[in-house]
Amino acid sequence: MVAIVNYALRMTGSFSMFSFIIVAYSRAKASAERMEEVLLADGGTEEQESGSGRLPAGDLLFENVSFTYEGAEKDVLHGISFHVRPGEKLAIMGATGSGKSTLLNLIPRFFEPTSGRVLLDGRDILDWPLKDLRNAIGYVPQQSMLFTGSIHENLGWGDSEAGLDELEEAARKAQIHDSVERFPEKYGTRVGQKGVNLSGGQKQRLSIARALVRHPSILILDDSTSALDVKTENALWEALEGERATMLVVTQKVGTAAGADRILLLDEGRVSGYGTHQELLAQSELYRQIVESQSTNAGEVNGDV
Ligand SMILES: Nc1ncnc2c1ncn2[C@@H]1O[C@H](COP(=O)(O)OP(=O)(O)OP(=O)(O)O)[C@@H](O)[C@H]1O
Repeated sequence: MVAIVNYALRMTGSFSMFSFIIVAYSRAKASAERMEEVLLADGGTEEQESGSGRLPAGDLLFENVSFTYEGAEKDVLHGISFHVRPGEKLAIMGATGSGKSTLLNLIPRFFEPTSGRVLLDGRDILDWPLKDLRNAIGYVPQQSMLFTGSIHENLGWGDSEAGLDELEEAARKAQIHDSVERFPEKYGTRVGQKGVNLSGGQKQRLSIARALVRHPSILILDDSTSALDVKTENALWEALEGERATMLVVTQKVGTAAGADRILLLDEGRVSGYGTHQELLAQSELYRQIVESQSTNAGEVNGDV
């Protein structure tokens, strides 16, 4: 595994993509061969190296997308359609195993749809140079990965020369700046092995800040605010309002989903509801059940900060 990790870092040069791969790897329990294939595709093709540098606006359209994992008998996603315009926020909800992460994996082309199309700015993502596509995506996984080094290096993707002003701005938006300022060596504080221990919520916020540093056109948060308390999470959404990024946010929290422009509710790989909070309340029995179950538990504090 260590060899794979080092190889991943060399090939991708991108810690966001690296953590994405590691998460995809551990969840998929993929073979080492498959892993290598993914990494080579990420770093080695001619197409990759010669990206046009064009930054998409972030208009994302899923057109009747179905997906089956290689060797699996059944589709994991069935005829998924939705549209997120530049700067909009889509919340994705659904029970465990309903296909949320699989859907997200299609966007940076870790997998390709079995049928249907994903369009970015009106162009099939299969026709985008992979480098441009992946550079445009900021991804924060469920389990954030920090590497051994300073907070500064972690935020700057291993580049200790990255401007502190820029990193601080991202850290403020991600609601982690104040915590960092309280560490003994502030942004120079080491994390990871032999570094300070960070809470789950602090790791999530650092990981969000790291994604923001890249100014992505598409920001994907895969249940990566689960450990934040309501107040911190609200402050985060408020701070992200000025971002031009299109956001896809997997969440279990109705409060978070209600603040999105639209909600996509998945049930066993199918769209069971799609619309605003109010529209889903009116249309979807499943959504009403989720809302009901969470209002019963209202007042419970979610995780640490
Ligand atoms: N690499 C894989 N190969 C085969 N099946 C997979 C693979 N990855 C996921 N699956 C299956 O696909 C289905 C959807 O999984 P997925 O991780 O997308 O769901 P999810 O909604 O994100 O779940 P969770 O909320 O637990 O993260 C599940 O049945 C899962 O077992």
